[in-house]
Amino acid sequence: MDTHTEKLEGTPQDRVIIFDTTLRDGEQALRASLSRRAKLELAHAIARLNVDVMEVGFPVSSPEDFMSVQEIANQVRGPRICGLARAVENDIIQCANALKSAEQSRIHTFIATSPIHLKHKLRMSLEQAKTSAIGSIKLARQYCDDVEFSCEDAARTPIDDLCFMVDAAIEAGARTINLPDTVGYTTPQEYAFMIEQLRNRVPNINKAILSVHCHNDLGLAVANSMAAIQAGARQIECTVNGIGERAGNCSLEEVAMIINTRKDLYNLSSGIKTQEIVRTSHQVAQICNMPVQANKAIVGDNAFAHSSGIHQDGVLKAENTYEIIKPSQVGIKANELNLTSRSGRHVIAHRLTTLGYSEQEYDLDQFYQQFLNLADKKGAVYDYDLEALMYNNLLEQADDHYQLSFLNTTTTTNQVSSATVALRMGDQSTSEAATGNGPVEATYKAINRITNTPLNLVQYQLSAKGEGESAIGQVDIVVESAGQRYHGAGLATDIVEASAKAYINVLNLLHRAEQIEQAKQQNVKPTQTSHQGVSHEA
Ligand SMILES: CC(=O)SCCNC(=O)CCNC(=O)[C@H](O)C(C)(C)COP(=O)(O)OP(=O)(O)OC[C@H]1O[C@@H](n2cnc3c(N)ncnc32)[C@H](O)[C@@H]1OP(=O)(O)O
Ligand SMILES: CC(C)C(=O)C(=O)O
Ligand SMILES: [Mg+2]
Repeated sequence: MDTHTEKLEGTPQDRVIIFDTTLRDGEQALRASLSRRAKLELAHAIARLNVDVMEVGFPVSSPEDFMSVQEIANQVRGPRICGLARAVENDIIQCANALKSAEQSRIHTFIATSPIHLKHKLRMSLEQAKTSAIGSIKLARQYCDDVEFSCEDAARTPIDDLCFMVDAAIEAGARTINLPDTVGYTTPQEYAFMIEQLRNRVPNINKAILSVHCHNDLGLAVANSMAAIQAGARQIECTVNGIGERAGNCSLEEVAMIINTRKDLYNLSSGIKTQEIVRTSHQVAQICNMPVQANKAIVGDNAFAHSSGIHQDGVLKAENTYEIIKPSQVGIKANELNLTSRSGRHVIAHRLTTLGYSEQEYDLDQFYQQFLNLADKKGAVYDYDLEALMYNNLLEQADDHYQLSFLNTTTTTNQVSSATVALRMGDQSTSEAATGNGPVEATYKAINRITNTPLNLVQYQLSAKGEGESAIGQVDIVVESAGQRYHGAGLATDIVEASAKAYINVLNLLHRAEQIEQAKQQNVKPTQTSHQGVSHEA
């Protein structure tokens, strides 16, 4: 007996064996099978998770899969390396050959036992299936000490037939008996009952470890696996991200974190290095071209994100109000607090603090209203948006003389653009319309008509603050007036509005400069007229 089998046989009752089948059941469900190199890369990643057993292929299925299993057996250390084989002589010999150089290996052989599979697929009786199973297990044992046998479609097999097969398989030398819910048909209660029945009715049942292998057709793969474990099974077959035939297999990360998080309930442990979970999940998703849904438990992008104000406030006060797992436990640095119009003041203040703004520097209620306006427009608000809002507040002061109250532009291909602008100037509001070569020129002309202060535009620069379509537009302009150059900036989700704001920013600078000048003339006789000291001078 080799050491690993001893380890499994001596497994304390509270230890669950994690059997990963990402590279066999998971891989067989991909649109495109994996190359040898890809399989090897993933095998190393899955080994880092510290799974107990790793089923890495079906060696008889193709020369490439044979070589993949061979290479993994040769190079990957840690977990026991397993290959799958039908209850067919050549399958088992090929499997044994591929596994030859593994430090620890397992041959997994199977045959279906349910009436549907026996009648329609195998076209044999249960007795014939038993004979095949016994022959295959015995043959496999000639090559390998550790043999697993699966009653395919066990969950749809009458319990008497299952007891009959399991007893024979253990007698033939199978060390692990797997009872797959091949089509994801069973329910937790029913599956637990099946395990209990086998434990109570099969005389030699204690000579084998009972294993479960659940598919997710009804979304119950994880629940069924855990119910079976509570009923006495001690191996869970699962895949990273739950990939696998049809709706997939039981998800490794979910069972690992259930075992880890609910020790109080199950009193079990696994050897999984949970900190490797997210990294491995990303590798599997990428290499298998199988993206993970955002709300997938444990590894989805949203699994550690909090989006609503009440939750964000709670998490900021004490993480365990809304978090049952610490992000660091699965290899994520920190949780995420998404900013949307469902966020509240607490999270905004917290984010601004992390961005370096002290609470004395802004009025939270006022800033929150600006945030909500932006969030309603953009959907998602990012740190750079908050910084832009802060900058905008620097550009737009409540006592600004000129304030944009309305802007409408129309643009049609090969035609002049038009703009209608309304400005509030102190207590008055005036609107004007103009046309131009583009919406910005039309807007600037309309503003000029209102203010009667045409400015000489020297530079115009548009840049995006943020990423993608939802970035905020920032317009920076330099204008010349009375021999001086002024820099104005404007930010808005609409770039024409940002252009208007930049222009109005300069008008307000000029207005302020004039006011300072007038005040100086009334109080102190200035020695010379200058716009020096206006902070936005370019
Ligand atoms: C539930 C599961 O996930 S089982 C694993 C499924 N994975 C795979 O099938 C991937 C690898 N498979 C393959 O590469 C191929 O199907 C092979 C190499 C196994 C077989 O290919 P082929 O010989 O061309 O047969 P094909 O796949 O068309 O049909 C399967 C045959 O295996 C038989 N068979 C199915 N399961 C078993 C079994 N456990 N033991 C013995 N025979 C079996 C079927 O009855 C059928 O036999 P038939 O040709 O006498 O009707
Ligand atoms: C080969 C067996 C274990 C299987 O994948 C299944 O029954 O789902
Ligand atoms: Mg399966």
